Amino acid sequence: MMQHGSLIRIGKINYTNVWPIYHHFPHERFGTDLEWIGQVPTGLNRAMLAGEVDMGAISSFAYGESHSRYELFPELSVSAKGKVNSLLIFHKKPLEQLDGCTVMLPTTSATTVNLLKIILARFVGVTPRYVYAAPSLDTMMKHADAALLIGDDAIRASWSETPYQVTDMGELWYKYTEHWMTFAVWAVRKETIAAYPGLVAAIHEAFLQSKAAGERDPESIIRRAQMDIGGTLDYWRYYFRNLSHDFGPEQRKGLSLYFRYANELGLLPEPAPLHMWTDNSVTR
Ligand SMILES: C=C(O[C@@H]1C=C(C(=O)O)C=C[C@H]1O)C(=O)O
Repeated sequence: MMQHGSLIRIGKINYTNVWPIYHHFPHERFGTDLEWIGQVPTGLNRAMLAGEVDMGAISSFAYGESHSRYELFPELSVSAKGKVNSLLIFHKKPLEQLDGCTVMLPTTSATTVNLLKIILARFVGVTPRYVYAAPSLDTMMKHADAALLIGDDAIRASWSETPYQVTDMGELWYKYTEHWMTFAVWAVRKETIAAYPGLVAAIHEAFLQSKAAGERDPESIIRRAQMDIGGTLDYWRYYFRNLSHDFGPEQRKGLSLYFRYANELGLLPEPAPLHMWTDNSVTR
């Protein structure tokens, strides 16, 4: 529910991968104007589409499905060039042998499940049977030859002893395309931009400052991740170092290629263009 007095509801993905952008957000600057809604990516994708959330991080695939409703904040994303460490497929046999096999997909993900479909169809050349399930590795693997996990579920599973082969989805995309991949974008509903142009610009600025503060002082985020999720400080240093939260020309090129492949495979109705938000708050 909208809190009394809040003007804009901002989605926050419930995974550590977004902390470097949210951790140092200057909440005090906005008083009661903002409300924060934490959910897994598919929850936020749905809430943004329904107008229950006004802006924030969503799966880049969800942007691709509904791009005409949104604009994208420049310089904010969850991206990687190669290994991500939190987008992992666990498999009982080599990916090349998954033709006709059951592959479990987590109900939390939109970008990475479609990335897996693209990679297996286009580059590996196999057609498995896909089944969606809650993100629990043991349960998923009872009924399948492979299971995909994302976010903190993937991180926790990667720390446990399993008999499976583990492949990183960011690394696979890089291997076949040599491009960046952007998993989450910062989208704003067009109605929100029209209604509160100045506040939207102030929030964009605040996110950029928060991200810059996180780059200057990554250790407070690293300590917090260790306290909340576990693992070692070195693990989290390595994890955050491999992620990029930029959304410049290189990341956009990689995402556009993903949208093109998704369209060619029939997963998206068109290769979604990237509508970038620019600050017109003075003239709007
Ligand atoms: C890097 C990650 O990127 C994510 C993957 C998403 C998806 O597959 O839809 C959405 C948002 C991000 O949380 C991760 O989950 O670890």
